[in-house]
Amino acid sequence: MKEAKSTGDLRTILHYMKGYTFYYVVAVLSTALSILFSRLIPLVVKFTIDNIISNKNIESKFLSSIYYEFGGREFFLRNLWLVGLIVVVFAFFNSFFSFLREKMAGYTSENFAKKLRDDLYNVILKAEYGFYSRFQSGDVIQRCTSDVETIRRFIAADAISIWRIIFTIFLALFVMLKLNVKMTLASSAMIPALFGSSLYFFVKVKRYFEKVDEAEAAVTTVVQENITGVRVVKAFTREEYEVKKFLEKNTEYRKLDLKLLKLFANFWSISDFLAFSQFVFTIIFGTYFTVKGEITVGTLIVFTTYVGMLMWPVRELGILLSNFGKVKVSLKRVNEILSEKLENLEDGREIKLNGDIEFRDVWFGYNPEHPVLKGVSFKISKGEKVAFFGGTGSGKSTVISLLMRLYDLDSGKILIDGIDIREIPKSALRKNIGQVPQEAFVFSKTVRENIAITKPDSDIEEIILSAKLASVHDDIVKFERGYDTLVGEKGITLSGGQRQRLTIARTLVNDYPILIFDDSMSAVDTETERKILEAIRKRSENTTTIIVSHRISSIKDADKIIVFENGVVTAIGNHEELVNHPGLYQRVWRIENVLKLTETGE
Ligand SMILES: Nc1ncnc2c1ncn2[C@@H]1O[C@H](COP(=O)(O)OP(=O)(O)OP(=O)(O)O)[C@@H](O)[C@H]1O
Repeated sequence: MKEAKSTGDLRTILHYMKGYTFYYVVAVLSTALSILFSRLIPLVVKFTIDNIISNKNIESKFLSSIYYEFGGREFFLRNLWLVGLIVVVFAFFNSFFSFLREKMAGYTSENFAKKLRDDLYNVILKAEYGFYSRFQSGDVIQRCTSDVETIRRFIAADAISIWRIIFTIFLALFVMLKLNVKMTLASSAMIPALFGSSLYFFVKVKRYFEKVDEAEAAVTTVVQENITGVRVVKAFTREEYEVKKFLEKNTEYRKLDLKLLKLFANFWSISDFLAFSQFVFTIIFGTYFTVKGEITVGTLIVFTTYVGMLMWPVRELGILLSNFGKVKVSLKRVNEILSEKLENLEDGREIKLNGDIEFRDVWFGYNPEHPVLKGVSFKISKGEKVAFFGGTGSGKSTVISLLMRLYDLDSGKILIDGIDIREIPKSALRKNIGQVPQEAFVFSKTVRENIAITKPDSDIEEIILSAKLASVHDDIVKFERGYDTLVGEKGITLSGGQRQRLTIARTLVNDYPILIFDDSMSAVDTETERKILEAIRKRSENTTTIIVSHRISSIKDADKIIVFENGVVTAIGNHEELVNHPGLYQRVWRIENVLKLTETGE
């Protein structure tokens, strides 16, 4: 079995960033440079106040040589605009590198998301059949959209922010420690408390976020259910009940949202207080040290500016660390899909089958401990018209799924033309079986395209012929645009019977040696059903046809009827034989007859 790329949590990010790491490194370096330029500005202000205006000695030899090269204090006092220009240049570089950071991080993250979505879609289409019953479609869609978006945002914004914060803190601490150790301690005294409170808060609030998400989903579900099931709501006059149900869910949602807002209000006020206290601390100590002559006015300005610059990143770090939990959950959900086994369609050999089918003592269970088929055996010869009859859940559709190798059987053998189907490549096998499934699904395409799906190169004559065989042609020509009418979600709504007949036409347009109608005429009246089956019988004498149905009237003309009860074949014979043989078929036949007599009043 082929396996989709299954990577551990964070390794998934690295895996999908391959080919774009260079751009991401540029984004991280740009972050560092933009921080550097923005943090240089307060140092220029300090230099102007301390060294140009107050004429203090320049400690750095390098700076001193440049300063005197230009003409020293006299020159700069006359040309103070130069200082302004330097600030503008630094501000420009800060903005430029910020721009580069956003562009590169955005480029990397968008390409990452595209690659990831492509792979997810590949798994969704090619996974083994069991995948589709294990995962709900809404959940899969959410994993491919919101979860991918959560990870993308983490790469584009949060991960970059973590770098930004680390650079900011290190650079600020480095400069501050170089200027004055005591002042640095006084200016960062509150930082651990601020960081701790932010982390505590965001870890705590995460639980509420989850609750609010669930409450929001509950509101959406009620709306979605009512839009989809509006006919049922109106038919049973359940409007008031549904409105009440919505009110309850909506009130719960508001309650939790308000609680969340209150928690945020608490957090911002406490952290504002801590941040402000840190600021006051810095001013008080700074003024004291300035008066004592331990630091200069310029240094005081640097400290007050840097403290302001440090406060927000420290608070943000708490948010980012708690967000990281969300990203890990999304990664896990995405990885669950990526690690699904892909169905191996085996080689692409073209094989034309005849249509002799044999089941030999077949056992199968979706869960092996609870077998659904318990020793099923039967034979169908090429060209035979066979019916599967049985109550709901007796295993008829499962037999068809096994025949198409959607699942592998647990024991026994299935043979087509005497060949074990495990030896026939899946793609070749399925190209020989035309199945009309229970659910008549139409795509958002034209009638013509919908029919031609099984044979894209079919011409309009073939399409019309199969539509006639499926007794849907007369309906189609009544549509305003005939075969070019758009159907499905974006087009006109077809009735249940029209949809079923359209899917029958779709299967008939291709010349399959084996045809299966899995309860696919339930919305078609008995007369039309008989017409369709007769037309198919006439068209292809050599086609093996299997009809699954609950209605005896639909299958009584079959060459052979196979009766299923609780996963076991309990009788095989034609209609005459079975009505004369005590058992399920005879009982149902009698009930149908009684009902018919009651209806006609005889
Ligand atoms: N994908 C699945 N996973 C687990 N159990 C399943 C799955 N599909 C069917 N079953 C179970 O297997 C049993 C046989 O189902 P199957 O669909 O084959 O019956 P059926 O005779 O075709 O019924 P119906 O006429 O109602 O379509 C049932 O008990 C059903 O609940």
